[in-house]
Amino acid sequence: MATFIPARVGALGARSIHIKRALNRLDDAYVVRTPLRPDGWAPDFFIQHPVQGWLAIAVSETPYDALAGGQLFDDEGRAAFDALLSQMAALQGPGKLVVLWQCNTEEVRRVAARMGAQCGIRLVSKAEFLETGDTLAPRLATPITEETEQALMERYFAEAEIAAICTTRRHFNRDNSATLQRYFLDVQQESAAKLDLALPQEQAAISRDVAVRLVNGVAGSGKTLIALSRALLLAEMYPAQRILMLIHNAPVVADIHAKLRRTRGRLPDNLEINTFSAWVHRQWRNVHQRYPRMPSNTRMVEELIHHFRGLYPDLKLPVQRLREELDFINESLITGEAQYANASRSGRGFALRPSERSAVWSLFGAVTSSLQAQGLSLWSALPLEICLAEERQRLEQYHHVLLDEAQFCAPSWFHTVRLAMHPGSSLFLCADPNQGFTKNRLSWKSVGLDVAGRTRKLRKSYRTTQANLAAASVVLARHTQGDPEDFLVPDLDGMEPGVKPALVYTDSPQDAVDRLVNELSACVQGNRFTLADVLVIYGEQVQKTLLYRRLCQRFGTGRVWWLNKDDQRKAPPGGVQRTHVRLANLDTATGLEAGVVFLIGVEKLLAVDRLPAPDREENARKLYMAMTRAGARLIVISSEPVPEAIREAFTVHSPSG
Ligand SMILES: Nc1ncnc2c1ncn2[C@@H]1O[C@H](COP(=O)(O)OP(=O)(O)OP(=O)(O)O)[C@@H](O)[C@H]1O
Repeated sequence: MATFIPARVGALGARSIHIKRALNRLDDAYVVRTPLRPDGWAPDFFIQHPVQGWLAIAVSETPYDALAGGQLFDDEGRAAFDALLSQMAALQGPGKLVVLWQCNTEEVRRVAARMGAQCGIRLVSKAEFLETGDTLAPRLATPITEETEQALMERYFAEAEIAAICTTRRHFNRDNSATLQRYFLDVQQESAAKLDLALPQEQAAISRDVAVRLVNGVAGSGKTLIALSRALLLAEMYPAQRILMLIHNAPVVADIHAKLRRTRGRLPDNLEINTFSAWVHRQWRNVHQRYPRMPSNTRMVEELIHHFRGLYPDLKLPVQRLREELDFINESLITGEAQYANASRSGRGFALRPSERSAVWSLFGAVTSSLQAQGLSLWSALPLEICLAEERQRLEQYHHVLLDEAQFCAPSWFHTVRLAMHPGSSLFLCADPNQGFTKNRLSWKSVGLDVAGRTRKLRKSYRTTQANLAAASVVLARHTQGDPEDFLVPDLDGMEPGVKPALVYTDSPQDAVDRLVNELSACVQGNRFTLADVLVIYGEQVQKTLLYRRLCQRFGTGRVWWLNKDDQRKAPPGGVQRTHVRLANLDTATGLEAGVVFLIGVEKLLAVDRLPAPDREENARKLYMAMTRAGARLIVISSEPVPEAIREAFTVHSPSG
């Protein structure tokens, strides 16, 4: 069956159903695409095939009377028809078909006979089109060059274009000819981005429910790009509506803002792209009409836990695990002991006996009360405190919300977002189950989202090479035991083969920093990569300030964008027009990408085999996420031996290089 982008064929009202029925019989390789925001005149829709080519189709409402003869030459209908024909005639490239919706087949034959074979436009009646559209289209479609196809896409489907600076794919383009490679969403991606763009008005009015769509895709399959393209499209199509795109990760939001400013100048006024935490902080202020106050760092919370845990000698868990469990209670919207006793903790990685749960609940109460006495809340409590507030009507409301990286969202986040949505609005989720599946292996259903039959899967990665993705997948497959249902097998077919990622050994963590700076220098000395193509991801086993200093010494302070540095969180030093090498903490690297990625200080992750079971899976997913940030090249630097199971996925380089 052909793919329809969007699902409804154009602005053709009820006729769309008939047309769709006729064209449904086309095989899978056909795409029926309707321009959504034509800048000026456009055919009603196009039919596109990789071999047969393109066919432009316009539907004319002019009745036969207006076309029948010279006596009605000045008739308005006739003038409209003539204008339509000359617009079609001016179209460069595709085959052309005009359907005379108001004429029968004999009438069309007469009009066509009078016109002669004018401008290569074929005329058919409604009846003929509905009966034979699926055989007519392949015959009339005309093969066109890549340039012509790109020109058609640019003119009629500009929203599907991807700016070259926004794609790591440009590194795979070895064609040095004068033609500039341009990039567009592929058919699956574009179709996902344009799902249910226009809720029928009547449905929106009666539905109090939110229409949910989920895109599940492997790393680099274009989920962020799809969400962004959809958000921009919605913002332009519905200027009076508010659109919100939320992303888990601050550096990704900063990166998107920087790229959009470079490619578009500014965001539409009705579109907000934000991190969940910044957004929830603002919504909390709206609801409570004051600023929330949180502990200044996790150490303060852990000290409190340490202080109170003495009351519960049976509780043997490390403090960090206990802190995560308190967050889990908040994020699961748990408000009573019985609820906690019965809550599913599957996927938490460690079990708790009933007596331990009871102790954790008491600990939760003690820590929360102590914080409250100081006017403080845990960060994880902000969404819960919004959900429980009576003044929820003060929440800013949205018509469309897009949640990227939804695999990292907690139930309380989904709930808060739902509270901020108008009735009948739309929620668009993007997730990669391989990178972690919601905070504790939740099903979408358990957070009130019915995605059955409303999910698209994307298995093709555009970001990276077969070699990188295969290596990352080996790491993941060996160390995770998650439900195979959750594992999305990537489709490596047609991907750039690439070279195996490099594993560089050094004698010490200090040497690792020096080696990284040297390798990075060498990498940007050829013409293939610039500093802007490089991302350095660091884990716990490296001195981050030393790393930053060395990078600044070698490349200049204004050329290093440390995405986690307080004064650089929103924008790079010197502004977005400059090129910078980016430096990001592993925990905030989700969603980031670059042509060349260096991983340093991740020895703990690489030793994933040696970790206890609860940590193994989490670390394997982190390593998978980090490895799949790379486009063309991935270089991992380690000052400790790496287990063989992981080493095999790399080309190993000795300390001397
Ligand atoms: N059709 C395409 N043509 C060219 N480049 C593409 C295409 N689709 C995606 N890309 C590029 O591939 C890279 C990955 O896209 P994106 O970040 O949207 O993927 P993702 O699924 O969100 O990845 P992740 O979940 O791993 O963060 C980006 O550089 C993007 O511009």
